[in-house]
Amino acid sequence: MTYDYIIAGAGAAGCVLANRLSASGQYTVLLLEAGGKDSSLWFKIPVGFAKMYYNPTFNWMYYSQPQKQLGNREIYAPRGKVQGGSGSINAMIYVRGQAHDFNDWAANGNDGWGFKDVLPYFRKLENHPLGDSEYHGGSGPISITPMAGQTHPICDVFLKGCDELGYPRSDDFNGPKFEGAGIYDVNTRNGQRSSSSFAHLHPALSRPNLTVEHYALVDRVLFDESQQRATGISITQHGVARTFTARKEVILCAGAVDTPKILQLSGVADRALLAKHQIPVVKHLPAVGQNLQDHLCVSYYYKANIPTLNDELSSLFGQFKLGVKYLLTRKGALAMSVNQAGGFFRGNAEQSHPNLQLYFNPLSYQIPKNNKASLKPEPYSGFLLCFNPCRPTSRGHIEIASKNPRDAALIDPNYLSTQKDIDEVIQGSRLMRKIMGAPSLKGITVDEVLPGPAVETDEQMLQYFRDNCGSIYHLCGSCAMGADEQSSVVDKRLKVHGLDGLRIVDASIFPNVTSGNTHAAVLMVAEKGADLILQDA
Ligand SMILES: Cc1cc2nc3c(=O)[nH]c(=O)nc-3n(C[C@H](O)[C@H](O)[C@H](O)COP(=O)(O)OP(=O)(O)OC[C@H]3O[C@@H](n4cnc5c(N)ncnc54)[C@H](O)[C@@H]3O)c2cc1C
Repeated sequence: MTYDYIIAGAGAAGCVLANRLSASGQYTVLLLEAGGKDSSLWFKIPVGFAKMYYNPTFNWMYYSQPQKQLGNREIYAPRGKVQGGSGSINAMIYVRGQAHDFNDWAANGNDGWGFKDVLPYFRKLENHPLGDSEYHGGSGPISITPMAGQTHPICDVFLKGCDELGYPRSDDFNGPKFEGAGIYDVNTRNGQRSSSSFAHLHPALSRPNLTVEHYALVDRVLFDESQQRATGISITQHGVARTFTARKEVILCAGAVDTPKILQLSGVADRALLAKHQIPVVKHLPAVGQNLQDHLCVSYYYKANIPTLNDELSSLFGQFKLGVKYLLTRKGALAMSVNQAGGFFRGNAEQSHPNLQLYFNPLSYQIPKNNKASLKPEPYSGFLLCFNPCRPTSRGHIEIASKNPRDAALIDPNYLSTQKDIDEVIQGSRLMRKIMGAPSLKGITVDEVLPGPAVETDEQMLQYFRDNCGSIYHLCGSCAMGADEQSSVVDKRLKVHGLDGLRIVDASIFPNVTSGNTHAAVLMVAEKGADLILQDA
C-alpha cells in the first residue's frame, strides 16, 4: 500500500500531524500506532491518570537502567501505548516553558525556533478561555482550562505562604510572567482531557484520505537502493509483517524512547552500535539516542491539621460525593490534575532565571514500588510539596538492547551526573523547607512525615533525593535538532541529516529540555513541523 505520508506513532505529536497533513484532502496519510484506541472513559476523566499509571495494556511501563547516582535504582518511565500516546495518560499540566528555553534552541543552529518564532504556534494550537491575545489563542483545537478559582482551598494557603516570604505571584505561567507561585492550567475541556487524540485525530477520522492502523509496531524504516531516501516502513501487526510505501515522506513520532530505537533498528545510528548488533549501516549518525534529558523530582510529605483531599478520596462517601459532583457539573477534584498549585522559583540570587519548578498537591500519596498496586492517598489528612530543577545538565542515552523490535530499548538518563544538577537539588530541598516555614503553612502543618526533621544537612537532603527521587516523565532530546551532524540528528526543518524523505517530529528533537512540563512544547513542535512539511510538499 502506498501513501503520501506515513507517520510512525499516534502520540501527542503524531495525532496533530495526522490532522494537519490530511486536512486539505490533497494528500493520503497513514498513521501507525503500536497501541490501541483511547475508547475507555478513563482517558477522558482527568483522574483516569491514576488508572493508567501502571496499566500494561496502555502503558509501555519502561524502566531506566540502574542509575549510579541514585543508588543503582531503576527509575520508572511510563509512556503511553495508545492513540494519543503519553498525552493520553499524562497529568495534563499545561506549561510552555521560558522564552530562553526556545532561544537556546535557536542558538543551537536552529533559526526559526526562538520564542518569538514559536509563540504563534503556541497560540495556534490552543483554545484559551480568554480568547486571542498577545500570548494566547482563542480558536485552536486544544482546550486550556486555568484551574485558578477551582482548586482545593488548601492551595490558597500555599499561595499565601509564598506571599508572606515575598515571592512573586504568577497569574498565568503561559503569559508574560513565568516566575512566581500560582495555580496551573490544564489541557481539559468541560472537565475532560483535551489530548491531541481527542482534539485533532477524532474529528479527522472520517476523512477518506486518512488511515489509522492500531497494534502496528513499526520495526524499521525502509530505504531505496542508494540508501539515501526513505521509501517506506515495515511493521508487525497481530504477528504479521507488513510494509507500506511513502510517496513523499516517512515521519517518526514514536517519542523520545522509541524514535531513536526505530532509527537504530533501521541502520541510522553510530556505526559502532550498529556493528555490535550486526545491523547494516544506512547512515552513520552518532547522535541518534544521545543527549537524552529528563526532569527529576522528589516529594516532601506533610500531615495537616485541616482536611485535605486525602480525607475525601479515602472514604467511600467522599469518593461518591466527588463522583456525583463530577457527573452533574464536570467540576471538582475529579475534573482536575492532582498537581494544582506550584510555580517557578530561583534557588538563589545568582540565578538569571527561575531554575526550580514546584508542585503543591492538596493530597499525599506514595508511588507504590510494586507496579501491580494502585496509587492511593496516605491514610491521614496530608499534602505534599515537590520540586524539580528546570534545566538539568545531565545527559544520557537510548540504545537498542537487541535487533528484535519487540525488545524495549535501554534507557540511561544518567541522572544527577553534573555538579550543577547536584547543587540544584540542594537549592530545591532548602526552598521546600523555607516555604514550609512560612507562617500560614506552618499553621496548618502537624509535621513533616518525609523526609522528616532528622534530615537537616545538605548531605542528608541530597541523600534523601538520591534515595527517593523519580522521573516526572519528561524524557526528550534523544534525536536533537541542530546544525551539526556529529551532535544532532535533525536539521531545523526536522529532516534527518543526510537522508531524504525522513523527518522526526516529537519530544526527541528538543535540543534542550524546556523549563516546565513538556507536552505543550511537543504540541508546538508538531504544529510547526506540519507547516514545514506542507511547505516542502
Ligand atoms: C505519566 C505521565 C505524566 C505526564 N504528565 C505531564 C503533564 O502533566 N504535563 C506535560 O506537559 N507533560 C506531561 N508528560 C509528558 C508528555 O506527555 C510527553 O512529553 C509527550 O506526550 C511526548 O509526546 P511525543 O509525541 O513525543 O510522544 P508520545 O506522546 O509518548 O507518543 C509516542 C507514540 O508512539 C507510539 N509508538 C512507540 N513506539 C512505536 C512503534 N515502534 N511503532 C508504532 N508506534 C509506536 C507510542 O505507543 C505512542 O502512542 C507526562 C508523561 C507521562 C508518561
